[in-house]
Amino acid sequence: MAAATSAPAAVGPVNLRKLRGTPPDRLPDLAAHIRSLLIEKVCATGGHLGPNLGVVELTMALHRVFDSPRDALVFDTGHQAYVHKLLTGREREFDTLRQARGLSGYPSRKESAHDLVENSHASTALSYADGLAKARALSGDHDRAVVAVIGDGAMTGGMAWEALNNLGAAPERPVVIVLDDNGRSYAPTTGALAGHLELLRHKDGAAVCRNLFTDLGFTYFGPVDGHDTAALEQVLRRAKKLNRPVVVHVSTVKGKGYEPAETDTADCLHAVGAVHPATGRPPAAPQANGSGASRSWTGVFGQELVELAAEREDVIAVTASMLRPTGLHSMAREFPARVFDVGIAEQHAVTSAAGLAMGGYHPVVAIYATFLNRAFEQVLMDVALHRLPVTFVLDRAGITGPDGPSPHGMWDLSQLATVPGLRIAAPRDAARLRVLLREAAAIDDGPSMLRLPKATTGPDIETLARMDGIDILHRSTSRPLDVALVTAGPLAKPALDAARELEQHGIGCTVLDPRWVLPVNAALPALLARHRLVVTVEDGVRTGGMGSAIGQACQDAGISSKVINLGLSRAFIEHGTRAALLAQEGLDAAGITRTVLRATGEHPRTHPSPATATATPEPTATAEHEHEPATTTASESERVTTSEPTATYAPAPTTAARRAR
Ligand SMILES: Cc1ncc(C[n+]2csc(CCOP(=O)(O)OP(=O)(O)O)c2C)c(N)n1
Ligand SMILES: CC(=O)[C@@H](O)[C@H](O)COP(=O)(O)O
Ligand SMILES: [Mg+2]
Repeated sequence: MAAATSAPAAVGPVNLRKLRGTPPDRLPDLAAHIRSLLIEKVCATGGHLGPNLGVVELTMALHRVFDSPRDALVFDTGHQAYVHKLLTGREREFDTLRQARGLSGYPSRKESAHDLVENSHASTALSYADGLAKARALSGDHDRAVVAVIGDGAMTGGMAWEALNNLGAAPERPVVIVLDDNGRSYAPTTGALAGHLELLRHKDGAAVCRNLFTDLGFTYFGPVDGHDTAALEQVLRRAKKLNRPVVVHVSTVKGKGYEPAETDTADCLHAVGAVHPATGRPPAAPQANGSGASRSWTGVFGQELVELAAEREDVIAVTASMLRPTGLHSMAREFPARVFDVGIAEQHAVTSAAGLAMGGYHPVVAIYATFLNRAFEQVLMDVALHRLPVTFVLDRAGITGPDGPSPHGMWDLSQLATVPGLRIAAPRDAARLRVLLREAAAIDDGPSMLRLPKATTGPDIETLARMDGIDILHRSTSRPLDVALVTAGPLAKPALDAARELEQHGIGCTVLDPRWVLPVNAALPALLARHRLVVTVEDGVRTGGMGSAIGQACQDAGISSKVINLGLSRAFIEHGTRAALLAQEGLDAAGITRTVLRATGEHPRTHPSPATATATPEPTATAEHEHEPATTTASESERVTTSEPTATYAPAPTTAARRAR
């Protein structure tokens, strides 16, 4: 195995015609060609390298046996769909993968009729397949197959089991489940199911082993070598013919054919930034400066948690299959018995943490903000209603960047603002993260939460003064106090830059960081009352989040200052860099400045001063994303959410069009 597989003789662009016209004995050559394309392209753009290298032969076989889009191919999670993209005519655009206005890193309904389901959230494919099979049965559409491809990791998710429960009990509805079993999620897949799959993978013909899938009503084929083109094709043809629910268990190697991925014990290069193809490593390690300013938020959290765990034996960590990505690997190294990886099972993670808290421990559940969406009910009922001391650490909160609408962690504040007794903090820098983690872990009468962005921490931002737990970061001394900027977490930095720019326009500003953003600090309205205009700035949907709550609090306190809420549009925001998307949403220094100048009737300077010029947006905003902040006075806060842009997606297809897909 070479470090980077070298391409065989050029075979021209890959597409379905070429794939289907290739004689079986030449398929391995085509697979090698696709693999080298993946390595070349994904090393340049970044993306899900390991998962896609593992499914080259499998995706080829699927497209030879099934007739997509007539037959429905649903990829669970969607991070392994690059080969599918290449084969369905997107090779030419592949250099634009995950770039603004380029190809999405996941299936995308806008891109191709072959992409039926788009999402980065795991364990949904079998439910889609169940519904598609029901629809086909109801419409008498019996000759179009339904195929779901699901990884062994995604199979640990509760939804997958809810779907199996339905699919296995309906022998009259054919569905082919392709279980892509590489034994790994990021790290090796954990739990009893992983143990069962391991047994099935290694059983020889004579070994006796009960089979969970046949017990549940499925016909089971496998395990089949997922890199043997002929064997794969044969088994898929048999599964297709059977016309009943079938599980095809395929054994694959994550990172197949690329040494840096196959030998990467952490996660087989599951998801990489731009890397050097010869090594699979970033071209140059980022230079840490003396203050540690270039450390990731995740890294700072992971390190502080180790220190906290060393001081407090009751601190336990819980991850839903994302040990390293959430920074918990550091604690797992020091205290392996106090870290639990529960699989891709966010709902279970939350309620299991509730049980740990009932048992006298203080669980820290580290989860990506977007994946907590599916465990809202568990946070509300199982933790908050019981006033249990669980600390949630939401990584990737806010705009995440290159992976498109579903990974953005932008719904947490709006949803979780409604949970009684939940206290939510947003650290603005590494120093505050350390302190707030400790404050959160000290809360023993209910849940607490911290939200961290997908970014590196900048230099720490000094506190000018602290009033009732609220940090004052800036107060204009030479100007009247016209405007209060209330910021959540890392948006303190652009707010400070904006305040300095506004002073150049004769507008005095106070910049406030409440640190604990929800519920609203009772002392905040009185501080804000001294200003004519209040602008709230948060990296979450502006409807119903911190800003809305502050507007409401001011209204309740009878304060007449005008309140403008800056936040993310209630839209599915496409991929791009975090900086560019924040700028597009009006959440950089220039955007904040613009909002204040508009509201105060001043005119923006033609050339921004150095303070606001530092975070210049990359691409220009599209019309659909043009940011129009919600404005209200504290006494008319019902208008806060009325001026939102609409989602940027095309209208939903008609019923007939949907059936035709
Ligand atoms: C609900 C949810 N939680 C967590 C994740 C993060 N995540 C992305 S891929 C992945 C591992 C998936 O493993 P598997 O399905 O076996 O696919 P593989 O990468 O091994 O091909 C995880 C945990 C997710 N996508 N969705
Ligand atoms: C498919 C999925 O959900 C993850 O692989 C995710 O894309 C990783 O995101 P980060 O790169 O931000 O860790
Ligand atoms: Mg896997």
